Amino acid sequence: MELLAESMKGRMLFAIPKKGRLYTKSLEMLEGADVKFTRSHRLDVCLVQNHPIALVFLPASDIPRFVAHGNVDMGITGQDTILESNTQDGVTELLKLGFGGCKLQVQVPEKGPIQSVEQLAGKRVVSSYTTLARDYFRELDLRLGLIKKDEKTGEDVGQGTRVEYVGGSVEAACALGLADGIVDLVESGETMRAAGLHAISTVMTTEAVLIKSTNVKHPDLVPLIKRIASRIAGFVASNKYVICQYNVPRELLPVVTKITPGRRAPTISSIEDDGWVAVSAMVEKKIVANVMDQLVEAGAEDTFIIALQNCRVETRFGLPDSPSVDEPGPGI
Ligand SMILES: Nc1ncnc2c1ncn2[C@@H]1O[C@H](COP(=O)(O)OP(=O)(O)OP(=O)(O)O)[C@@H](O)[C@H]1O
Ligand SMILES: O=P(O)(O)OC[C@H]1O[C@H](OP(=O)(O)OP(=O)(O)O)[C@H](O)[C@@H]1O
Repeated sequence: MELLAESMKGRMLFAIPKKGRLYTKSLEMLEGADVKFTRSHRLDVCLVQNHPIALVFLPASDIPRFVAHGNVDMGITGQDTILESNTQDGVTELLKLGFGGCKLQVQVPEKGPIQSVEQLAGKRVVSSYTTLARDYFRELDLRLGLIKKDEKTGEDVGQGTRVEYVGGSVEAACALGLADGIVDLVESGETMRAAGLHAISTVMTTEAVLIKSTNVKHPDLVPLIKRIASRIAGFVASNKYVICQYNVPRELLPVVTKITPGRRAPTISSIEDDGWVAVSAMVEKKIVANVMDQLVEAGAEDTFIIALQNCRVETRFGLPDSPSVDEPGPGI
């Protein structure tokens, strides 16, 4: 144990979900960022071979607390776990990672008497996300006048919604008579439908994010944190974007560059054909088929798509002048 603590000294600590839905994608991300390591069986800490980093494998829901207190410097987790653990102040969100997307939703039996959150207010709700569920229903209870804030004590008075914790299989709670409604995560909706439930409201949408501690204990680690974040941002962007390249008559440039504005601006190159130019621009993968249709209609020719192996884009480091990868910024 002492030997392990000694070998971790001076290294940047990076928390990775140890299992579950975020685990495999997190490992892919590390590979994309060329973070090399070998994880020994049952050991939750491992040293990175090509950077002064130690990976710490933790439950996704515990990661925000470790990061917020500065026990680890960086981490990957779901946005829901940050709000649920009330650690927003100690955690800086650097980057959305494009996986682990789902919704935290209020659900009730499809064929039951309760069909709106207003009808559910004041009754029994169970969830694994009691902080978020209590905040949601407190606001609703206040709005509906079920509870009031006592001016003198600052305490809530009245009978509000009772939100209780269950650790798993939340969807079974209504059928078992434990609750009138639940607050649970929904991804495909299969679990919800199989339990005869349907969603009547969304508390939040969430996805996996790269986070850093607002209280990084060793300022000399900041450049390494930035470098790793930049590499991961590059990997995320290279999965999200492709390069769209085409030839077009020069006079059509004002039209086609509106279709492919790029991240910063498209690259325009001259070609050995009078009056024609070649254009290349980064385009989001999910809209690229539409973009190609529009380009052809507008008069572009020889359109093709190039996959990105890797790239470097800006990340948000809590600095006012650094856009996130979701905002328009430098790039082609
Ligand atoms: N369908 C889903 N169900 C639950 N979590 C999901 C889903 N899709 C994405 N997520 C994300 O994954 C996180 C949960 O990760 P994980 O499965 O490791 O949770 P855990 O509660 O730590 O593990 P476990 O429930 O197995 O003990 C959620 O907080 C959420 O951000
Ligand atoms: O919309 P879906 O794609 O069906 O996914 C949502 C379900 O997945 C999670 O449960 P998990 O499988 O982690 O099991 P748990 O009940 O033990 O938390 C979540 O709590 C939902 O029940």
